[in-house]
Amino acid sequence: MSEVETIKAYPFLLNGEWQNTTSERTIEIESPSGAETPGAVQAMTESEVNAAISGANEAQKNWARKSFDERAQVLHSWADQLLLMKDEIAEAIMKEAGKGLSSAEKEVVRTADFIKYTAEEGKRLHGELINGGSFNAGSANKFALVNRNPIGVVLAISPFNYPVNLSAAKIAPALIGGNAVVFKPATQGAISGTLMIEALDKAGLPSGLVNLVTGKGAEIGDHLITHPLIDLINFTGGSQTGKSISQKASMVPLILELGGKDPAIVLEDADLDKAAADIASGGFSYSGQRCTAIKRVLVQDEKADELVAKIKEKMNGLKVGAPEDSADVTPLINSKAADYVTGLIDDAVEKGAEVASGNQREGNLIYPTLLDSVTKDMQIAWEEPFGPVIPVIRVESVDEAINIANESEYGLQASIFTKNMEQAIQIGNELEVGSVQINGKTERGPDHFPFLGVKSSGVGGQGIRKSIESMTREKVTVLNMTQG
Ligand SMILES: O=C[C@H](O)COP(=O)(O)O
Repeated sequence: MSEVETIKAYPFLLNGEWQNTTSERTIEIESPSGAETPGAVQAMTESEVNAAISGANEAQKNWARKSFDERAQVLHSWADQLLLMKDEIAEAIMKEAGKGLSSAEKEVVRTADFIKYTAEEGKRLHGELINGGSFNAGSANKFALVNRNPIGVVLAISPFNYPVNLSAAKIAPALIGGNAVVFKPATQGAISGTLMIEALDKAGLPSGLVNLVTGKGAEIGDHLITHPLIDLINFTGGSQTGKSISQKASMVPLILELGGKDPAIVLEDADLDKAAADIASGGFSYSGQRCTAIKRVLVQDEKADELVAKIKEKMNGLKVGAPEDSADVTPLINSKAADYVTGLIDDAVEKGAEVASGNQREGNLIYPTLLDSVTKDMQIAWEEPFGPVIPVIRVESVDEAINIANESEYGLQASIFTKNMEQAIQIGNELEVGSVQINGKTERGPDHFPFLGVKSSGVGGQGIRKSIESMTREKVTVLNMTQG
């Protein structure tokens, strides 16, 4: 038997059947650590993709007629199945995304919680009745019944960094809202994605309601996003890909969760221990491969030396190494990503940044790196590394911090560290971001909070309730009473 034949190739779920592609082509998943491949997935053909979309379109009609309670039962059962498969799924996340094992396990548990909350939140969804007579020229005999209806087939495209959680964060709200889903996981994330769909299948998923599409985005991506039976696209990934989707997809509602350059703004009265701890964990956990990672520090000059010293101290507590050892900082997803981060560090150092800590590399593993005295002419001041490097930019005033924060093309989240709540709220109001964290690191959760980005960070809103609302649409039925 040749080496290729021993690699496990995972099938895809198409209209209730687990299948291999007729193309006979598979894609071997890379290991970020350079270990042996965790397996392969099918490179589906365009006609298989078409069958996935039209099957979902068919299945949706029946699902839309189900009560919220019936849909919720499937979701609850899915969450239970995921927990039963926790070890297997966490191992897949660890191997293909390079995530520390304990974080991978937490991702599965967080996902089960997410799905259960979504099931219950769906049951609480309700419409409203509007009396026409409340408008000056309206009639008291006219009423609008406003209900929320499914949109149809949702195309869910998820990223490598949370291959289970960010997939379920699209699929579960879409399903409770009465939609069908065509799910395209990131290639490095497709095994975890396949296993979570196996759990959903075991939970009693109606045939075709969620179809799994695997393959290279470069080969089938455009076909998926321009298919006429796709009614909504929900994508998480890089801003460039998000922009390209928004240009190609015509007249289809979009939810895009994209990149970020979240600043931690540290004022002179801040609790520096707390700020340093949050910056170290917010910037370096999972090697900074999170859209919400802290990606720059804007600190008032007077406190910069002290803050940098404290961040360095906190960095000593980070575990650097193998995903199997549940390290915080593990090898980046691939060598291209690691080269990009190295390039940003080199550019900053060449232009005069000081390496306060780190700047060491072994394969795709980049040690947590803190760059001090970063200036606006350096790429790292503006670009999103998606890796374990934090630039510290020293500022003279609060206004300068706000200006630099807003000069970014991104607008996901921002942290403000200060004891002055009133000033924090004022600064928060000035920041062009979706969420402001006062005295806390930037992060998406808890998952029922609204989550959105502005500018290049995204379009539309998510967070459990918001996601259900974003993937349903209002339907207005007007009652014209003949008897007043
Ligand atoms: O990568 C983007 C994720 O939505 C970030 O989620 P997180 O803040 O829970 O790590």
